Amino acid sequence: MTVHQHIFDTAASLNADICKRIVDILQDGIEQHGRASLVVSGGRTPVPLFAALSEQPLAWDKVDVTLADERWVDNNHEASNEKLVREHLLVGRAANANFVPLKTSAEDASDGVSECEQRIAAMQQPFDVLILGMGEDGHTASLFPCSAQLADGLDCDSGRTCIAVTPGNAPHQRMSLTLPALLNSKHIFLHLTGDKKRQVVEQAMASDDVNEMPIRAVLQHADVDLMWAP
Ligand SMILES: O=C1O[C@H](COP(=O)(O)O)[C@@H](O)[C@H](O)[C@H]1O
Repeated sequence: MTVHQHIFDTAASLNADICKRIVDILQDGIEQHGRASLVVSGGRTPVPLFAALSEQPLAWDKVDVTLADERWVDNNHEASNEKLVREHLLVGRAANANFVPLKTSAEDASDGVSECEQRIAAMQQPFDVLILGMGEDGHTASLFPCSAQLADGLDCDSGRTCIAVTPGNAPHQRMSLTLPALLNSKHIFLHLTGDKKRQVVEQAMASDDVNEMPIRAVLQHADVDLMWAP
C-alpha cells in the first residue's frame, strides 16, 4: 500500500494542515451519513492537534470519538489517554462530541475486552478518520513489539476489534484496537514529530518484519498519510 509523505517545517504548520484535513473529512462524513467517527491516539504528540481541533466550527454533537488504545488506569490518572482527550479535545466547540471510552470498571484489561468490543460495535464504521501515533520502538496503538499478545492483535482474521495487552517494555496494561479494527478506517494519518521518530518510521518503511516494528503492519495493509514535523 502507499505511504503519502507530508513533511512540514514546523509542528505548528503540520497541526494546522492535519486539522483542516480532518475537519473536512468529518464534515463530509456528517453530510453523507448524518454522523462521523474519529479515532485518536494518546501520548504527547497529539496534544496541540487536539487543541486546534477543539476550536473548529463543526457539528461536534454528530461526531463519535474513541481511542486507538488506552492505558488500563483510572480515567483521572495522569497516564490515562481518556483524561488527555477530555482535557485537550473534548473542550470548547468539541465539548459535545460523543466520547466512547476504552476503559471499563473491570480490574484486569482482559475482563474489559468484551464491553469495549460492544462499545466499538455501536460506533459508525468504517471509521471516517484514524489518527495513529508511533512509539520510538515502532509500536502503534498498543500493539507493542515483543508483547505476548502481538500476534493476536495483528491477526486480520481474528474477528476481534479489541485486545488486552501487557507491553513488554512500557508501563500499564493496555486496551488496544486490533489491526483489523484500525484498518477499518477510511482515512489513516500517522502523526509524528521529532527527528528520532522520522528515523524510526524510515526504518519501518525499509523492511517487513512486523514483530520487530508493529507499525509496519499498518503501512503494509493501508494507504497512510504520514504527517511529520521536527
Ligand atoms: O503509549 C502510547 O504511545 C504512543 C506514542 O506516544 P507519544 O507520547 O510518543 O506521542 C501513542 O500513539 C499511544 O496512543 C499511547 O498509548
